[in-house]
Amino acid sequence: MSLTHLSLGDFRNIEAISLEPSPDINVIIGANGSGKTSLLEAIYFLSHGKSFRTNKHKLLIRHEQTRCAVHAKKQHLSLSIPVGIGKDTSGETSLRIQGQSSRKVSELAQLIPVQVITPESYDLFFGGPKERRKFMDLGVFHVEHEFFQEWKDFNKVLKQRNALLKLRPNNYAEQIQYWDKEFVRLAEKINKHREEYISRFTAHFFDKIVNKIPVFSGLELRYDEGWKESLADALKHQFQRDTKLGYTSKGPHKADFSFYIHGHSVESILSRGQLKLLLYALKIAQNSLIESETDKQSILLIDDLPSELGEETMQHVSVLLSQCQSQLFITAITAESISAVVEPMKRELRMFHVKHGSLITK
Ligand SMILES: Nc1ncnc2c1ncn2[C@@H]1O[C@H](COP(=O)(O)OP(=O)(O)OP(=O)(O)O)[C@@H](O)[C@H]1O
Repeated sequence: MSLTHLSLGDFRNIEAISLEPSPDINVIIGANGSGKTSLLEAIYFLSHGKSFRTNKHKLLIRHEQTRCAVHAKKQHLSLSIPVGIGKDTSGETSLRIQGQSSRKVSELAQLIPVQVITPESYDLFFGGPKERRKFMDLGVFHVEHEFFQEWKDFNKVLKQRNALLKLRPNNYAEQIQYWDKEFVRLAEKINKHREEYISRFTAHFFDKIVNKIPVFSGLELRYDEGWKESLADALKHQFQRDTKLGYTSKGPHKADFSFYIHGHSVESILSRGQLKLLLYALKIAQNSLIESETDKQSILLIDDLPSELGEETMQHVSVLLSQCQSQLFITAITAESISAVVEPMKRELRMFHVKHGSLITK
């Protein structure tokens, strides 16, 4: 159910490496700039078709090369499925799943649920709704099969509506009225999937995770669908304003999912370390929910785990990580710095040392 083989070619500073990861815990050790994050980035790229740290695909390709590639074998039930993704300097992506070429990154994404936590994740996640929406949609994507198509169709309609609001051709108001029926139909479907998912996620999160961490007592999750009244009415009421803005201000593209403790937003109550712990808790809960609702084993990438985590937070992170069966890839500069997290977990551990983009034996 995990990645049993991984190879990278001309990816960032990595010319060519191959490794056989553990289905449990993989620790990647190396000095600053050695290529640890690049290795995690390659696994993320395999599942998402893009990086978690840049939108510029050329940066993923090793300097002076024309193409980067990542190949892996994914164990799925009793099958070992070879998968691969490559990108060239023109931005062309090539995908292979079980020897067949594919055009859809979503097929790879379906097969390999990958989440990442980096030192930047906290600010992104608690700094605005975009990352939270992405988080929620990743979960829905993996457990609700129709969601992805509906989400894609909705985004086409949204783009069309926004173009009309921006360009205001003759009769744009009537055209918008025409699109609004489809907008509302798809929005309601998306919202239904999200609501159902959030409700199951909340139950799972509190049951399996929150009660293990006393600092989270009184925690509450609130889902905001992205509009208040009926959506058709909201679109009508916002029409003048949306025309001025040149975009649609209500709808599922504005949905959010936020956290409160005794009625106060967590950002105003919890310390930075506690917010980090909350993010770990959420990602781990999401992975374990995907694992319990599907036959997939998820992957959690953790970049620079010890960065700014105190001793107590590390212990909590260790307890939380023991709650999921995810295949873990964790980077750190030294093995000692993460022993407090990985040792108590009692799962198989493989350690990989990276130096100047190559694996070295210690
Ligand atoms: N496209 C590229 N081609 C070649 N080298 C690159 C490319 N992009 C980045 N690099 C180099 O790759 C190296 C590896 O970066 P990476 O972020 O993976 O290091 P790291 O081990 O995670 O370091 P840190 O501990 O500082 O986060 C860096 O020295 C960087 O300058």
